[in-house]
Amino acid sequence: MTTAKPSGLKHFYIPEEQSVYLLSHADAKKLKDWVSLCISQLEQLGYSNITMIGKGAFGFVFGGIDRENHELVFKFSRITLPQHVQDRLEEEAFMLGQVRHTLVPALVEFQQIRRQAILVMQRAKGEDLEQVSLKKGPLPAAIICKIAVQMGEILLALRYTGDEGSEKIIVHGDIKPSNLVWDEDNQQVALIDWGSSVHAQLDAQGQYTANNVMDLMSGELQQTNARLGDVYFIGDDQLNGHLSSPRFDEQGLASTLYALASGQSSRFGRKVITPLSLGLPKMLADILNAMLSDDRKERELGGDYFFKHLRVLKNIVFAESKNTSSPVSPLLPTWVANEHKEIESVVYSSRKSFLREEDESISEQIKYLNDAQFDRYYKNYLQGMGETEKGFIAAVSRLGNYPVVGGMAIRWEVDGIYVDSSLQIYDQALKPAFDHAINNVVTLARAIHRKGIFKCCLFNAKDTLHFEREEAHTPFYPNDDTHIPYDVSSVSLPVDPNKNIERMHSYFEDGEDPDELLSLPKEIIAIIAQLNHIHHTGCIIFEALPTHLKLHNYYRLLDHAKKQDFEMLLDKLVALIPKIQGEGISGFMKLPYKDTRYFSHLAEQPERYYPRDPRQRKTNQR
Ligand SMILES: Nc1ncnc2c1ncn2[C@@H]1O[C@H](COP(=O)(O)OP(=O)(O)OP(=O)(O)O)[C@@H](O)[C@H]1O
Repeated sequence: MTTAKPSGLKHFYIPEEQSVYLLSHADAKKLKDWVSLCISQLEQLGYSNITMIGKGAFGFVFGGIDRENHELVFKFSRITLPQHVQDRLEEEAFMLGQVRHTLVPALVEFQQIRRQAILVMQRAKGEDLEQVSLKKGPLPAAIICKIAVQMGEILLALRYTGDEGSEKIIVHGDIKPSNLVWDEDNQQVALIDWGSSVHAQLDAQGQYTANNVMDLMSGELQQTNARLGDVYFIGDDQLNGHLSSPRFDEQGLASTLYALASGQSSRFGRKVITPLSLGLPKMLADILNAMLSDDRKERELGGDYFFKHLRVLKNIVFAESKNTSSPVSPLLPTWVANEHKEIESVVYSSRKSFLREEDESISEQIKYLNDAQFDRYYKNYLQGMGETEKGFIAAVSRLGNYPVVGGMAIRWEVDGIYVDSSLQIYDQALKPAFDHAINNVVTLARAIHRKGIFKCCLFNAKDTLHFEREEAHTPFYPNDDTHIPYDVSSVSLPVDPNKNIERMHSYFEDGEDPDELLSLPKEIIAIIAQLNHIHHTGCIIFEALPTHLKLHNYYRLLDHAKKQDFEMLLDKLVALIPKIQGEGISGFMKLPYKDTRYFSHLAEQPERYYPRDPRQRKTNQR
């Protein structure tokens, strides 16, 4: 895990999560060795069929079976983390041990083998809802309603203090789509990941919980015992370090349902793509709208109303229970590649600083987050941004979860936004969900009023070239057989420079990126200027770290007659690598022909509800 502090933040283009293909050779090997060690430890303990099923900021999660064929999950914390962070796995086991609910996979045991701790629990059937959402886009209203009701029942159970009031209220603290596992066959949700769970200090009415009277007397209730949850989903109370209460989970649930219904990976877009615009039944839409309100009273009333009306929500009639989301008309074109290729996309985006507001008071909140969260927040430059701007950045990050290469440039003007794009997806089945994800980017961009350009490129991390050096002040040397790869378009598209030049994008059209820090040697810039004259599309990003240089790239040659020149220039770029000095990032992107799409500004999506009588909808559709 890296730890970036604001002062140490040097790189502008930073991928959301480090793909193993972007790690240095040594780090990738360490990771692989560690994963094999975990697997062999589990086999020695008598488990079999072990596979890695997930990884979080703090560790890895494996699935396997025991001797009686029970499906289990094993959670390991990274041994490289400080002891107090590793200890949290034991605390997670302790909290999970206190939860008994059919929709919560139970604790099996907590084991400690030398320094390595392992949490063993039951395995929930299905796939986590972030993955489901990425595959399907916004989930149908019927599914959202089911998840809402089942989660409501779990949260009610967590608040129950027993007949004698002797049990403690439990706060999960990190409710988000990736912590909900969805069993499609049985239409059932399971709540996992109790790593942020605590005993509530306050009850839902804001009264000190009975078990905390002693703490109250000792003055310990001045400070929150809350753990961080995911900043993309937690509500204001948890983010601001209030005393822990079941209200935290209401907020997390509202954000989660909102994100799943809108096909987003955060709660930040709520002011633009409002809960009232998602085609949900009016009652659920109103509840979510209230629960996501900025006004605390309204939020709490919304939460109370939700729990009181679980039965009503359960009985809403939907035309089809397993229906898929409505088809979407894409706002930007995306091509489906003919060949199937396993690619691991990474989004790098630039010029984000103009999306930040002057007011930095929000940085106070950030101190409360731990390093991993902090890292992600800062890397995305979210601190100091308005809510919709954050939603926009989160929507762009979501694109990197699809097998896509290409790029997008959005220009904000007074009258609206102008978008150029070139996007190619390698899996036809994912196209509808990707179209939704792109539409969300455009919709959020339309609601932002700024002047500036934002660019992002998506490339295949498997094509990134890596160069290493012993010390920061010595040059990077490429091997003789290093070449920058490129594709060739299916048909040659030569350009008539007299006719088409104004329709071509240039690497240099938007001037220097004010946020980039690596200044490239003039010889490299000269080669990029020569490449600029050859008709092609793509991006090249130099990411220089103290002992590691990454050359991210994506190239597609359009003018086949220039193949030789193109290859020669790419080879020259590689040959000039030893001239690179300093650290930081510098990147260039060139889109193919200009086919700019214009969208007027639009502050908020119109209201749209699921019809009261679903048969009506069917008739309308005919
Ligand atoms: N009991 C379980 N049953 C099925 N899948 C599970 C279970 N526990 C974890 N997983 C899978 O492993 C992934 C990571 O698990 P978990 O969220 O507990 O780890 P984490 O390190 O706390 O992650 P994060 O930092 O994202 O919160 C989950 O998203 C889910 O896909």
